Amino acid sequence: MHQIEICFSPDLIQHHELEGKIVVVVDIFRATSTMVAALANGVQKILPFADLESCRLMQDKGFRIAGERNGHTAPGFELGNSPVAFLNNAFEGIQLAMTTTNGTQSIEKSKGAHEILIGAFPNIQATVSYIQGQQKDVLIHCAGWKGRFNLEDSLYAGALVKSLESSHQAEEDGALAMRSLFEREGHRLKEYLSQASHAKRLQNHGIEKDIEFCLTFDLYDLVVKVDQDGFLVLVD
Ligand SMILES: O=C(O)[C@H](CS(=O)(=O)O)OP(=O)(O)O
Repeated sequence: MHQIEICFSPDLIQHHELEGKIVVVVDIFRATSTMVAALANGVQKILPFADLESCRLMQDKGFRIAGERNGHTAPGFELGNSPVAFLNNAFEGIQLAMTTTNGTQSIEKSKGAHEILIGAFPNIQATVSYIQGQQKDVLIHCAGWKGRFNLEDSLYAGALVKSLESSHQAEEDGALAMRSLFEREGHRLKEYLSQASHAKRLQNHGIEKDIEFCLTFDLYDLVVKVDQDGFLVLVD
């Protein structure tokens, strides 16, 4: 049986082995939910950046640019970090360069893995099915919030551990704890996560529709991965 473990923050990633594993990067509020929404709605590919400046420069290369810091669209950027902005194929066919407070940093820190997937509740079952076809150990890399643990990424990790229990064994305490938490609270995810600090921060920004989207299961039957050139694309 393969192994599954959780890294609760990009600041802890050095304690985990990446080589040979599928790493699932998750930033429920909101980066990875936005990436899945964008690609599901016709965005061709997304190039993630850890810093604002490198991302901004991509505008001259024909990319549309999305930049977010502390929940707000960064100055000079066309788009922020809202999944609902991409619905109804609003940006179909574009190439997007994107940088966010936590999510794109976690993608950067996942380099060295066998494969990097982008996890979100709206495509969780498709991601589970894809992983079960791969015969690899799995590391779930939670983006957290500015280096800290957060509930929403960790609960997604618990959901993945639970869904993969027939193929992947969880031995570490973190994975066992999050599986138990998901078993207890997964049926009332929206209610439970309304107390999460990040949800409260986003509510103050008036983006309840984003939260609703980010906590909806299985809207899309597709998988998002990082390709060999560093682009986020749909798995064929
Ligand atoms: O845009 C978001 O929801 C967050 C902003 S913050 O971390 O709450 O300041 O960024 P993300 O990279 O999606 O966690």
